[in-house]
This record gives sequence, structure tokens and C-alpha cells, in this order.
Amino acid sequence: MASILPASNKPMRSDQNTYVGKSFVHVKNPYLDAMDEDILYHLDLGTKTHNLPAMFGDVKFVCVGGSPNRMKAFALFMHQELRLPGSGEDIEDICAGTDRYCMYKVGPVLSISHGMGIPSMSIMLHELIKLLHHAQCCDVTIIRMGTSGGIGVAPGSVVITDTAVDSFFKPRFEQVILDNIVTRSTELDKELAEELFNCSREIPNFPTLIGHTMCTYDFYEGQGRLDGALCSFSREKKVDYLKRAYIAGVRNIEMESTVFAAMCRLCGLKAAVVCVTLLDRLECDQINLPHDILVEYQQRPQLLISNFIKQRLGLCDQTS
Ligand SMILES: O=P(O)(O)O[C@@H]1C[C@H](O)[C@@H](CO)O1
Ligand SMILES: O=c1cc[nH]c(=O)[nH]1
Repeated sequence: MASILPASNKPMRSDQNTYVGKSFVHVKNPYLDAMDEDILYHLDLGTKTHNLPAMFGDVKFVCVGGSPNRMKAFALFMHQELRLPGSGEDIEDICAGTDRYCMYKVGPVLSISHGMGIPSMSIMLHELIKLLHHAQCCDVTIIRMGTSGGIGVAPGSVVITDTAVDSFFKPRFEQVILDNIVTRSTELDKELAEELFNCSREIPNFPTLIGHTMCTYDFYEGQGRLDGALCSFSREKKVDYLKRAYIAGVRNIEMESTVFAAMCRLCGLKAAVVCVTLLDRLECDQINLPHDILVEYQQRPQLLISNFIKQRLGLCDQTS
């Protein structure tokens, strides 16, 4: 593990990434310490060009989701919910110098887009984790808020993931490193999932459940859709696969949770995945929700996570 504090003010270390009660984000790369400068290329940030501890040292909650517009909307929503001064309308994209990802900071909350799929999520996470490490952030909770296809649950339900599983319903992420496959665990923080679930129970008419989330490499063939440009299996095979997924405990399908769970776990970040379901995949493949309903559904994870953050910050009376 690379060191995270200057030698002069390093507090006593009690285990691998805990310094007397504080849990620091850690990286597992012996080469990082020897680097004179670390350029976080896809975030347009760097250790020489930016004072990362000053910019990000107070971050306690990192919220990530696929779409840049959604993550900006979440940042504006948090600005309002935390009752920060000003309208928030002039909020700046910290990664404006690149169009790969967007990033907004609202008090102790960082809102970042990760694009679609495992590779895009992985690149963003490598640079985000190094950013939190360089900034000496501690006690950080990270949550993915997204959309998904449900299995056997009503559209609009919010699924809090207990374990992310792959297309074989296994709790693992297989990372190809050079010409090896390294298998990593995708267990998420159970206490955090419970805390989020308890929070959801305080919101009226808010269907929420805890279950496994299946993460695939593709939206169409990988999720058993019959409506892609390519389809080589029958309707019966599709339904059989999704029913087996349901029996294995899977309640929704998306495209980032396994790598997210695996990387956060390895780097000492308490992580959760909260996704709304847009359809029941046992019923259909196409997402044909009216726009206003789609927008309302996408706001559900945001509402839950905002209430969770306010509870954590002791602003319970401000729960929406
Ligand atoms: O966070 P989002 O809603 O982008 O996540 C899901 C999984 C894929 O990235 C995408 C597919 O539509 O939505
Ligand atoms: O069916 C769906 C809907 C959203 N996101 C997915 O990955 N799949």
C-alpha cells in the first residue's frame, strides 16, 4: 500500500487502511509513490496542476451514475437539499476540460458520471480512487445510482444490491490482467445496504427491495433481449435464463455493478448500488415508458440517496 500522509503528520496506524478510527481510501500499486506527478487524464486533473487535498479533502459521499445530465441534476438537487447558499445553477463541472466524464462537488458530496459499461466505469474508478487517495479523504461512502431492467419486480421498484453477480449468477468480477484472468469478489457492504433500505421505508409509496444485481457486458444479447440487431436464441431460452436468474436471487440487471463492487472493496471504500427498474424483463425488452414517468423513476435513487446523506449528516428534519 502506498503511503497517504506526509511522514511528519502520520497518525498511528492500527491496520492496513485505518488510522486511529479513520478509514482512508487506499491504492494497491507500489509504483504510485515513486511517481513525481500523477495525471488523472480522463478527469482532467493532476497532482501538480491541482491542490487535490484542498479541492476534495472534505468529500464524504461519492455518488456515481451513467449519464452526465443525471449527475448534474443530482448535484443541483443535493445543493437544494443541503440548503447550501446560492441557487446552485452556476455549479461548475470540475472535469470541464474533458468530455469523458463530468464531476460536481456540493459540500461533502461528489457527483460523477461514469458512462456505460464495465470499461468506462473501471477507468473512471481508477482515477477517482487515486484522486480520493491523493486528496487524503477518509470515511468515504460511495454509491452507484442507476437504471436497470427488473426481473419479476414491478417497474419503478428500487433495488438495493446485496451482491453483484456476473452472467453466470456468480459473485465475481473477472479482470483480465496481461494474459491472466484474476477473479475478484463483488460483495458489497451489507450494513450500508440495510441502512439504505431502512431509509427507503421512511419515504411514502417507495417500492424498494434488497436483492442480487446481475451485471452484463452488453444491453442486448448479454441481457437476453430479443430486440437487438443480433439475436441467436429463442424466446423460450430467454425466459428460461431470466427465470433461472430470478431463482438465483437476481432482481435486476445492469452493466457496471461487478467492477464497481470489486474495485471499491479492494480499495477500502464502503460501497452500495441503488438502481431503479425501468421494466420487467420477464414481460418485455423495450423501454417504452412515457418521458415524464421515465424521469420520475430515474429520480427515485436520487431521492433515497439524498435522504440517506441528510440522515448521515444529522439533517433528518430535512428529509424529503
Ligand atoms: O447508470 P445507468 O442508468 O446509465 O446504468 C444502466 C446500465 C447502463 O450503463 C445503461 C444502459 O441503458 O443504464
Ligand atoms: O434493461 C435495462 C435497463 C437499464 N439498464 C440496463 O442495463 N438494462
